[in-house]
Amino acid sequence: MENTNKPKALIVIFGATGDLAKRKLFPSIHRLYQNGKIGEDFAVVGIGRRSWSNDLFRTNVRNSLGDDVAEKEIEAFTSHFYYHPFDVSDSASYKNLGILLNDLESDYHTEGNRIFYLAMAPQFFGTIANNLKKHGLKSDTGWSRLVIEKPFGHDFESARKLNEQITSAFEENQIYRIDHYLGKEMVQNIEVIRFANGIFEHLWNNRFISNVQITSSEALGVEDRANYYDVSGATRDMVQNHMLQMVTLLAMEPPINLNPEEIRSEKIKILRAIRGIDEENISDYFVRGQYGPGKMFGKKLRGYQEEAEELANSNTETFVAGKIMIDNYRWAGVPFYIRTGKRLEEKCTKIVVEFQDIPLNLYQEKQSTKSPNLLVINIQPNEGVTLYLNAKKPGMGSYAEPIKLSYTHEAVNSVNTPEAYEKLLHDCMIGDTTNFSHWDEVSLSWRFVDRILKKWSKEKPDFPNYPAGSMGPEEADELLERDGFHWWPTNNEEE
Ligand SMILES: NC(=O)C1=CN([C@@H]2O[C@H](COP(=O)(O)OP(=O)(O)OC[C@H]3O[C@@H](n4cnc5c(N)ncnc54)[C@H](OP(=O)(O)O)[C@@H]3O)[C@@H](O)[C@H]2O)C=CC1
Ligand SMILES: O=C1O[C@H](COP(=O)(O)O)[C@@H](O)[C@H](O)[C@H]1O
Repeated sequence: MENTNKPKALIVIFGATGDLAKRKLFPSIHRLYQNGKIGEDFAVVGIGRRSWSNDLFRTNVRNSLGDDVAEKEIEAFTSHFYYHPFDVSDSASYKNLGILLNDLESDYHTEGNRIFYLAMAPQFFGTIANNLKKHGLKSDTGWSRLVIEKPFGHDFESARKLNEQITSAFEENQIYRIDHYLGKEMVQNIEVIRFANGIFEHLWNNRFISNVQITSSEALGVEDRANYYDVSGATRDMVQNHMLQMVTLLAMEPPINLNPEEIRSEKIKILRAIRGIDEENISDYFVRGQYGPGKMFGKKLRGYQEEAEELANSNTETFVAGKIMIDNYRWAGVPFYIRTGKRLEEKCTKIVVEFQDIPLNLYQEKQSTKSPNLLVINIQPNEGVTLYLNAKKPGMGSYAEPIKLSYTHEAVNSVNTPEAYEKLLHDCMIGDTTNFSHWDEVSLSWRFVDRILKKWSKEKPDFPNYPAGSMGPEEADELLERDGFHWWPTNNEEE
């Protein structure tokens, strides 16, 4: 990692007229600027086919920032933005881009540092990477980094080919594969909660933990991403990347230090230890669903198949729940349950670590329901940690009741949690690869989900099987009930 003091760089965004640039990238760069994480020594070059001028590009950047930014500051900020239209599959056009970058480099004193951010459909990744190398756009004087958006491939084989193309132009340590969950404050906090607290780390194993539950539910439906989502589905969209990344952070051994290589190496060991599921046993471990019509907050909602013309008769899963077993010394026998889906009851990402009950619970009979100790890590929308304990019910008699010890970031005035993309962009600028996915992680994750997807592709599902606004199909509940567990509620109000 290099000097972290106000990094200097040219940021070239391929796909700068698109949704991701507008919703995430421009606001993140702005927050870095506003918070003094970057100074004046940067410029952004936007690329798309639309014939926009610099002025129109700057107006779009400005519109992406919301209303509460001072006019003078906006002007100073947007003056760092330049638009350069061309079709990225036209190899000859890269020469002019190179000339522009050289000019801006000397105007903005960026010391030859270049970030190429590929915010475009994956079929362009290989072409762009190769052209950047072929036309000498990788820097001779500073560093060059390639940031790649998800999805990284459609299955293991396509991901392998894509990786081959990219690595023929960039070294692995120059490639930053984004998984924006790794930029979330509370996902990064998993390591700290585990490794900075004796009371958890000593109990963090199969002798004391009965199961772990990771839920990432979304209230939104497919929105205007039908074309992408219908070929992806929830397994590729969320499980292969975000959900498995959270599993590895929860399950990995303590690294010998906090260097990216050491952390990554521990995460990879977990991915290697995840039990591969035989085709005939898939339904014992994974279930899928697709939402039908339903209701949320009293409002009627359409089913997935009615949300867009091209979705009629779709067999794509909008919900997945699964049981992941990690066959190593620490976790043998402990299920890690995951579930994620669209059009669920509410937007919520939460991890629940359920501890085993004590050998003889003197208060069990006096409590109406079983109340194991739970450690809840609230990733979003609330950010914080809640520990559920049992304590004496105030008053006469000797009854236990569950109580909770809660910490929320929102309650602490000074906390201004940076957006995931803001953190990841800054990490990329300072050369910190910790929160990006290495090819070994991507490939092992694909190998795991490929088996499930292969089996599902051979069977016609009985879709839709859950109403919009519910928490998914019954099969997801049965998955846990078979093991004597149940999903802990995700109710945001509760925490
Ligand atoms: N949007 C999101 O919330 C998220 C997106 N992603 C990923 O980010 C990437 C971009 O997504 P998103 O912004 O939504 O996509 P959009 O469809 O909104 O944008 C696509 C961009 O690519 C440009 N483009 C397309 N073809 C060409 C071409 N031949 N030459 C030059 N530019 C081209 C378009 O510019 P023009 O039309 O001007 O040519 C546009 O700027 C995808 O990989 C997506 O999976 C990942 C997570 C979330
Ligand atoms: O990567 C993706 O993530 C979002 C959910 O992200 P979050 O930060 O809002 O939890 C999901 O909506 C999208 O389908 C997927 O591509």
